[in-house]
Amino acid sequence: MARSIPITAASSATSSLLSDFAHRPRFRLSSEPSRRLALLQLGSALTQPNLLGIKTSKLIRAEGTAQASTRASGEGALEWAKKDNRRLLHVVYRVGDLDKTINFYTECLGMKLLRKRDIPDEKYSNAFLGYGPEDSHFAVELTYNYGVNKYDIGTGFGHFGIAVEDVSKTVELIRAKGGKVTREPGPVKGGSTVIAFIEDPDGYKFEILERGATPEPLCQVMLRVGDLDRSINFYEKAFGMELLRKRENPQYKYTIAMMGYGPEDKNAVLELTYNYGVKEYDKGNAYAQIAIGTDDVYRTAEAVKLLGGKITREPGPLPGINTKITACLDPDGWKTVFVDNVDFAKELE
Ligand SMILES: C[C@@H](O)C(=O)SC[C@H](NC(=O)CC[C@H](N)C(=O)O)C(=O)NCC(=O)O
Repeated sequence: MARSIPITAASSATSSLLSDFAHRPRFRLSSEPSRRLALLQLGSALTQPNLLGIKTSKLIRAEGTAQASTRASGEGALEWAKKDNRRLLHVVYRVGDLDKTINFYTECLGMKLLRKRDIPDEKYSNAFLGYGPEDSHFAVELTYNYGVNKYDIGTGFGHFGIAVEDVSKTVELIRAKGGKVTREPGPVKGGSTVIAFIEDPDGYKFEILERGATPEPLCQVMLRVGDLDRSINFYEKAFGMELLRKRENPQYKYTIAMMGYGPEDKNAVLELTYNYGVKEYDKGNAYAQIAIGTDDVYRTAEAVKLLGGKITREPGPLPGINTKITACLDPDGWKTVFVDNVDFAKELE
């Protein structure tokens, strides 16, 4: 059984520049995720036997028919993936000391501790942090596995992106609080955006990027891939994402592609990086996956299979939490978990 842990004083963000974002009046995301979620809960109630008092056997038969028709129509499944209610929910990774990381993210990065849970049966705990409520904002989900205090980050994981209005001031603040700065503020090589890099206690890199005010400061997850067009095709077709931007940087021998479900200035995105000639990376064992919300994990799994994606976890409820999920791998072996939107909303209650 999962146990929620009450959030204590450790969650109070300092008055840093970053925590200002968390305390500002909340921007409405263009796609209105909270309204979308409410509507979708209504729609998905039809698949929740206990909500409408419909006999489970009838629902199982209906679901079976729906799955059969999805199988019969591959194109339908792909169309559906594009129309599904999707949003990047959180990025999951492992840390060696949960409290140390929570302190760093709240004190240095100005995040809020949103929730914690302990799953003793499975011997792990989670902490969720970010810049706004999880029903409308992207978050980090830290995983602590009992007794494991060190992980290998590998070479494939790149960084998480945090957008701020003043990179220099933010970096000074992080430094003053003992944060490790690995790249000083200045224009990105081959471009004009002011960036800096810092490292968290486990060595995960955060790129601090200069942007105007944004509703989603936690704005990027950067992963390196071996064939950019193959990846773009996969995330567009199997995941229904949009290619938001592609940028070549021949001088520094790389190309990036921003993929996601909405504009980059308002939503977290997946930044795929292709370094010329590099086909493979070591994934280590620290970074885990991105979680994406969906109205139907069963149809999601069907669509991914039709596109040649590898399902690593057949759709169904997660032990100890009961949230329905399905997991799959992209062409480079990066994992994504799709999470049932209604179950996820219940987790937040
Ligand atoms: C604004 C947006 O375009 C960026 O910040 S890109 C950041 C840039 N990325 C890369 O260099 C990717 C290729 C690299 N070889 C890798 O695999 O990480 C970056 O990190 N620049 C560093 C700098 O000092 O400017």
